[in-house]
Amino acid sequence: HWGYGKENGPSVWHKNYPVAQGNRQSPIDIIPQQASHDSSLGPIVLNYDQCTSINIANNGHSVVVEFDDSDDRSVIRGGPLDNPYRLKQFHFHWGGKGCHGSEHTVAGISYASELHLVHWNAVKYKTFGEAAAAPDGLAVLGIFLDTGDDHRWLHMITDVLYMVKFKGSVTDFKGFNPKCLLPSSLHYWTYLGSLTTPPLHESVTWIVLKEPIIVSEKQLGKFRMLQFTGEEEDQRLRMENNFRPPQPLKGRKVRSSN
Ligand SMILES: NS(=O)(=O)c1ccc(O)c(NC(=O)NCCc2ccccn2)c1
Ligand SMILES: [Zn+2]
Repeated sequence: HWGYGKENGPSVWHKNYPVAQGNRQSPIDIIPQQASHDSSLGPIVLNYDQCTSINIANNGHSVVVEFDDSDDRSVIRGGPLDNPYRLKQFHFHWGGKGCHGSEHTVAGISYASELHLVHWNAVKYKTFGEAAAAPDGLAVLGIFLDTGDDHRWLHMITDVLYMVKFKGSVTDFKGFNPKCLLPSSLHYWTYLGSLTTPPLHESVTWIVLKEPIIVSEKQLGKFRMLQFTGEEEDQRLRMENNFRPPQPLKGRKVRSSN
């Protein structure tokens, strides 16, 4: 099964998922000076006030908070998007002790971690799975995490990580609004890309915020106590460095909001 190790990591994913060598793979290295300012790009709008978080789970690749996406109660719209896209889940990618773990990089610089808020086009597609395989099916909002002081709200997540230490564990996680994880500015870069994990479907309109949020080393360290492996497995693999490195741009244009 795919993972982030030597034998099953990003460098061999193409064997089972040939699209890994496709023309719109993610993540990428974003070079700000080469991004084109597009005045037709409006602001992104996040309507999360009626969002309904359900649970938090360890899926063996990351820690994921799932939302009720049975209606349009929490959506992202505007910016490069032609429709509202429904919030389905968010999850993180991070590094090991002291080394960085973001997926997108900015002029070659990686951040400590990256948060992905995953949305799907329920106007055009009936299910997430169907949308995840369509070229305009998903919109993922990427937010960089940099280290510094404690993030005043991230503790709501890091305080429960011990309950989902092992792959396959899940616990209730109600009443969490991810709006508290946004930076002050919603200025962004946007480009057409893919899922950054298998099946690597080329179905994502990426919206990457320019401003990182600040979290503490201590808070990040709690992500690293998670395990890739299940409780019953005798191998204990610490969940860290669960990021795919930047992929070839293949002539794609990165646009910048103002
Ligand atoms: N890292 S990412 O690009 O934001 C991202 C977003 C949503 C996702 O579903 C995934 N990948 C993921 O969940 N892969 C395993 C399950 C899956 C997802 C989609 C279609 C079929 N199977 C990655
Ligand atoms: Zn992700």
